[in-house]
Amino acid sequence: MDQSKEQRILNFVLQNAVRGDPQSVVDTIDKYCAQKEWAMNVGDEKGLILDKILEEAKPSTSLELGTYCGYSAVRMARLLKPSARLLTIEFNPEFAAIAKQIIEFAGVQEKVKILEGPSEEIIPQLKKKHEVDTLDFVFLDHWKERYAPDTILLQECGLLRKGTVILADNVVCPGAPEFINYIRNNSHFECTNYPSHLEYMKVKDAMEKAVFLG
Ligand SMILES: O=c1[nH]cnc2c(O)c(F)c(-c3ccc(F)cc3)c(-c3ccc(F)cc3)c12
Ligand SMILES: [Mg+2]
Repeated sequence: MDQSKEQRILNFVLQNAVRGDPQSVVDTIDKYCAQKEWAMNVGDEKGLILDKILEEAKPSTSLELGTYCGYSAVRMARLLKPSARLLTIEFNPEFAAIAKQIIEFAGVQEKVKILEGPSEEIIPQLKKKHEVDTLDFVFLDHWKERYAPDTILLQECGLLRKGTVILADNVVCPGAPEFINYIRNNSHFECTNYPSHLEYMKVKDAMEKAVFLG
């Protein structure tokens, strides 16, 4: 059976990155996706925005929606303090299996836990099943139609606290209009837009930061 693009990305990492070196894994995926096959990793340009906002937040407990191959999970984990944890939710089992191997190859598996399944089912389990109190940082990078409902669900589940930072990818391309309308018209969020470009392309994109005010 033909290999999937995600399996080709994994193989390229296994053959070209340095085991235990998260930066080399990030750089190797960017090299493959810039030169060989486009893939929906947040990429290096938007990745630098993610890095800066994550470093400012210094989160102990982070949640990512949309693991894909694990690029942003590795990118974030490389900046987290040793005791910090990242939970990442992936709906697609094939993607989750690839991400697990990339996260382990990068050596950040102690900080990262992949939760397989639909975000709307897993988010309500975070407190009791995954011992989460509240979230310090949330990275939205899954289905754009889920950004707004999952942000509301996080609030309903008592997972946001005063100062929780939510960062959303792709708010221009492909766009998340319902999410943008929701958070920009909601007095409980303080929003900032970060213009950028679609990963590995010259197409305009942006990220949106929404700080929960409690
Ligand atoms: O779905 C996504 N999740 C997370 N990040 C994404 C991302 O960073 C992207 F750049 C795209 C994208 C944007 C433009 C394009 F032309 C193709 C794909 C998608 C996406 C959008 C619609 C789909 F039908 C499939 C994939 C995603
Ligand atoms: Mg994205």
